[in-house]
Amino acid sequence: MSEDPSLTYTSYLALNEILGAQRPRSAEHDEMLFIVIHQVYELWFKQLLHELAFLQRCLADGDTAHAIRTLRRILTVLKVVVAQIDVLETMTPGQFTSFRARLDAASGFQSAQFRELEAVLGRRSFAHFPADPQARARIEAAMSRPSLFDSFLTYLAGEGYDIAGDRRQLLLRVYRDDAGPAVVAEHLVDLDEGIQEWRYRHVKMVERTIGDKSGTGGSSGAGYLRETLFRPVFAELWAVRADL
Ligand code: HEM
Ligand SMILES: N[C@@H](CC(=O)c1ccccc1NC=O)C(=O)O
Repeated sequence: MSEDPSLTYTSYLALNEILGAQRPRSAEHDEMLFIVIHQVYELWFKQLLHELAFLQRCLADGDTAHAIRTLRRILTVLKVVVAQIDVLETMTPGQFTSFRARLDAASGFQSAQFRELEAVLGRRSFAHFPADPQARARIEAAMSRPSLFDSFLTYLAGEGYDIAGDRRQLLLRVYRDDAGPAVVAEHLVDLDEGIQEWRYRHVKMVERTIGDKSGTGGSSGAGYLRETLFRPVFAELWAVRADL
């Protein structure tokens, strides 16, 4: 294989596309930050989906070491995306208000990748779905595949556990054995906590930036978002904590 002399930093990273994709709709200074932050989010969502698909393959293959390594990477990315909220919180309510009307009805509700992430993690609801047919098809496909918790159970079966009986007893046994599967389970709890952390930080950002205004996506705003805080992804893993 010979080198491609035309390959450069710029062409390899498709920077002309990426750096040409910030198109503010107003002349307000802060709109650039708003766009860039969301684009960075969507790139990390893409990476998370890529890693989650790999994680599900690792679990299907019974590859504990790779599953744990992949989970660690996912958790590290999640920490970065939660920390990013700090940057957006440097924007004052007045600065956001200066261009908010130009967002029209666009809203985080329409993030197809966020809904796909939720679908991989087990969401099976069609509420607040993006309208784009291609996006819907991707999310529906994710909802028709096994969830991450389904993959975890299949993995446990491969590790010799009986997954047909009482779920609670099964998880307690996994934790008692204190082996690879228990480490995987603990990382799934970390993942759940990380997502709840993102939701909490997002709500606080919304409360401080728009108060109790309703959302551009048509919801009540912070009130709607607060209700999403109490929905753990892996409820069964939380339900056994008291007995561990
Ligand atoms: C000033 C910053 C932000 C404000 C004021 C804000 C506000 C809101 C509001 C009010 C909603 C509820 C839906 C609606 O009616 O519009 C929402 C949903 C959402 N936002 Fe944001 N948001 C901000 C930044 C972000 C960022 C940086 C992301 C990262 C991708 C994001 C992702 C989402 C997602 C995924 C939802 C849907 C959540 C769900 O249904 O569980 N938002 N946002
Ligand atoms: N829903 C927000 C607007 C908003 O934050 C937004 C608008 C367009 C694209 C992404 C957004 N971010 C998250 O909801 C609002 O009601 O102000």
